[in-house]
Amino acid sequence: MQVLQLLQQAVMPGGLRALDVQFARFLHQTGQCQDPSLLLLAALTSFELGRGNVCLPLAAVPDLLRSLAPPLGEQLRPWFSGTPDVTTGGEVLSGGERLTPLVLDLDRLYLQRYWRFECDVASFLLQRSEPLGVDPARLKPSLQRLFGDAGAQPDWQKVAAAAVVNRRLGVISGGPGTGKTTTVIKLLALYIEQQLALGSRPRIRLAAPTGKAAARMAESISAARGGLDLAPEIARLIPQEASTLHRLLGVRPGSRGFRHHAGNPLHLDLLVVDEASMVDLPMMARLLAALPQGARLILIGDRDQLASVEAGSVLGDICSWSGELGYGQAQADYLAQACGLDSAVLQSPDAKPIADSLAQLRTSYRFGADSGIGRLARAVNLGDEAQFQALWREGFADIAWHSLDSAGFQVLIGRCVEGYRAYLQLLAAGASAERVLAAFGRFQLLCALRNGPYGVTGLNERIEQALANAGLITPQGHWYAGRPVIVTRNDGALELFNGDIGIAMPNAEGELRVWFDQGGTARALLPSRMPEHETVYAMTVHKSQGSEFDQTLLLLPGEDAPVLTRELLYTGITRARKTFELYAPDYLLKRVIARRTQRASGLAGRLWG
Ligand SMILES: Nc1ncnc2c1ncn2[C@@H]1O[C@H](COP(=O)(O)OP(=O)(O)OP(=O)(O)O)[C@@H](O)[C@H]1O
Repeated sequence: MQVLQLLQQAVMPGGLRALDVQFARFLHQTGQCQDPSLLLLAALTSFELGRGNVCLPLAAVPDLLRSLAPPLGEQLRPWFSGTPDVTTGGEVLSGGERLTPLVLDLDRLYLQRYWRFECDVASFLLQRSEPLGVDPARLKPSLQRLFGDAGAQPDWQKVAAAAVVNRRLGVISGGPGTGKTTTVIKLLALYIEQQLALGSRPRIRLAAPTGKAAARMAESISAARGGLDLAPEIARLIPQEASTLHRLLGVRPGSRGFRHHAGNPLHLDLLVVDEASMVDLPMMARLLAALPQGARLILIGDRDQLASVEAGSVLGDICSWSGELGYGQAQADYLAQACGLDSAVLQSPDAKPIADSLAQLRTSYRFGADSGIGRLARAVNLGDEAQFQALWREGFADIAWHSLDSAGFQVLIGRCVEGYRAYLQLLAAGASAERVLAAFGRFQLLCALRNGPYGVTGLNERIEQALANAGLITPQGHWYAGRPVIVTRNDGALELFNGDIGIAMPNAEGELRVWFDQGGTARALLPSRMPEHETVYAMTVHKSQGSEFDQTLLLLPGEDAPVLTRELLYTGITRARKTFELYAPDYLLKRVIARRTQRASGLAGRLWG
């Protein structure tokens, strides 16, 4: 069939994937579909999924074809005949009422599984956003004790806690240092207090998408708990540990399924998930399915960060209000009473029911007005390119921008040698693996791209060479003392997950092992047992989500690329705790700040429509 031949020719880097065409070919060969226009749409839906889009909006097809493997995309154009007819879709296409590989929902085409994930996630979230009937007058003194009294100005942390404690679903979004952890710990205290008063001892679990994010969550929760004067019976019920979502759900080695699912739910009453922007649609669907009836879920994250690596932008879709978040009349009245505020400042006339489960933290306590990092992040978020450019000239000590000429590139390599010197010197001096790992975690070069001289692979080679020239490492063969690696594929059996970072170091017998931090203790693994991994002197911004580094360097490539978006720049900047250095060509920044990530999905419409 000619359409299949053309699709096959469009398989190339930047074009279709072999998998996309294979899907269309399968539908054809198994006799399920002889309609060339449907085969074309099947391949394109699969292609879009590979790019993180949950569905294929039919209106986007002409543009997609135009951009696809020129001139082949244009040659495929005559086979696109608009919205397919579900009544003649046979075994391949339906409106979801039958089990077919493709589902058409309004003007969006889905692979069946993803349509189901999206519907399940939407209905779960809408069901759990019903109010639980907490009495605001009884809540008020507890809120006052935990949050104090800010006066007439809304304390958004207090509002968030009051909003979420009255629902089975709570979503708290805020930028870096806006007090998400601080709020959650107080919220947990409120919740435990309520449950103890009812004679129940709630089971609470904390989780995050990656090992690194889980470790950071546990650390910040215990730091925040230490700063609060909580009754011992309340403090005892707040967990000290956080697990990865994979570990929580129970990975079954060799299987994509989990031990916990709708038929075998998790044993918990409340789950807090941090870094929720990293959770993709399939994972969110599996997580929600595994929650027991009646359990509460609190999602925490930053809606402005990059979307998940895999398909979907679940947190972004849930938090897709525009401007400032406002509540419906009843929720605004409840919050006003509980927090001692005027309900008019909380209310929005056209608020949707889902808004009542959401909270937005607006003040950064980490980055004050004197912080270049905080101001940069804000300018990027607002898409304010003029402000972004002006900030570099205002003399902030914590930010620096280097143009990406050859001198700038040399400065970058030199900075990396200096930055990584600390952990390598500790290693050479025989410091413990824990200390070496902690020192490595303070400095990180981030790249936007994977390949090419300005991508992770090129930079890893350059930095390795420069560190060797400086006598800090002796890279003999694949493994050498000091080689930092990042795990790139989950390995449930080894309990190592995508994003976990290890460093090769000798053990007491002088044999090289790869050491990972697990809850403050280093654990060693034979290099030969390592799951898929790569060197990590340079890391992609995507992989850096859920981590923060005292000193963060971000390199954007010399040439523009579609992945260079506002969200990528914002995520890179907000990984920095103390200093941020940008290495990027001047001309690129305007485009990057203007370019928003757009992920096709119907979730926002289902929640907010
Ligand atoms: N209401 C507040 N008043 C003063 N300081 C606060 C307040 N809330 C949080 N902080 C402080 O701000 C810092 C950041 O708070 P927290 O860790 O809770 O924020 P976060 O949003 O969880 O940060 P991250 O971006 O690391 O996830 C902490 O030092 C915390 O003690």
